[in-house]
Amino acid sequence: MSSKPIYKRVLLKASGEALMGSQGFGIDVAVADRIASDIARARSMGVEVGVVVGGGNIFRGVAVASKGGDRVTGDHMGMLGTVINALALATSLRKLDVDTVVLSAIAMPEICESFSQRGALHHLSQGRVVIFAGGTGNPFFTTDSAAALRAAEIGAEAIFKGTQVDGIYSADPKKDPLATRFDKLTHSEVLDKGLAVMDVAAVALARENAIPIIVFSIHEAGGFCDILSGAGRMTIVTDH
Ligand SMILES: Nc1ncnc2c1ncn2[C@@H]1O[C@H](COP(=O)(O)OP(=O)(O)OP(=O)(O)O)[C@@H](O)[C@H]1O
Ligand SMILES: O=c1ccn([C@@H]2O[C@H](COP(=O)(O)O)[C@@H](O)[C@H]2O)c(=O)[nH]1
Repeated sequence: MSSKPIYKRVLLKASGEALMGSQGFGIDVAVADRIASDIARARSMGVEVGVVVGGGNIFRGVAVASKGGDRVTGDHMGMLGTVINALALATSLRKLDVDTVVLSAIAMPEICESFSQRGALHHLSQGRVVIFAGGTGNPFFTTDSAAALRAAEIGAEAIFKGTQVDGIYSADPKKDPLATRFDKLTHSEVLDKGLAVMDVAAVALARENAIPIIVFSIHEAGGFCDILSGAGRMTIVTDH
């Protein structure tokens, strides 16, 4: 049993890339199940959880643009990829009997509900996990920006960016073995130092709305709940 949470409502940004596990593409169900079990534990601690899933395991619009294709079409493909991931994570959560709803920024009523702030707040208040699919619904954005946007819309106390690394470093730790990890930063420091763990628009939106960002490893089982209780390995970004 985890100790008492210090948050009541949070937005988890779950890395799409992490979902592919060691496969190199697509969804490793075991990884989706493990992330779902951490979310289920957070719910059993009484924390309300909104989730934005990335799409890096399926498609990124820049991949089309870099080969001379149309960026907007590429971004549409990327957003559709996030819907696939959202459905996979919802399936894993429902296997654990966690009441879960998928709300998409792009209308596809045969598959899932469309996003509205009112609907999201209603489902959260009913104790459901709400998975926000389709990013922001607009090209030229990312799911990090969608996470900051949805966090502001649902009044989340923090954005938990669960990613491939365990915090924010002085440089990309996957490329620079000498990079050092920060425990704490301000939004302005992340932007001024050009720390590329999250895109600029997302950090700026979080700063504007004074929403802390917590960067942690999504691969660490139980890591999400440890941080919800005020422990665990992470970098926290605040406005002071
Ligand atoms: N200064 C930095 N500190 C930490 N990570 C950094 C830094 N600069 C770049 N990165 C890289 O940023 C990555 C996270 O970026 P990104 O959001 O694209 O990945 P993701 O969380 O897997 O997202 P997606 O959901 O799009 O698949 C990390 O895995 C890390 O390699
Ligand atoms: O608001 C959004 C969110 C995402 N996209 C496109 O989807 C892919 C996948 O998202 P990641 O954040 O990279 O995981 C992204 O690269 C964009 O192509 C979008 O257009 N708008």
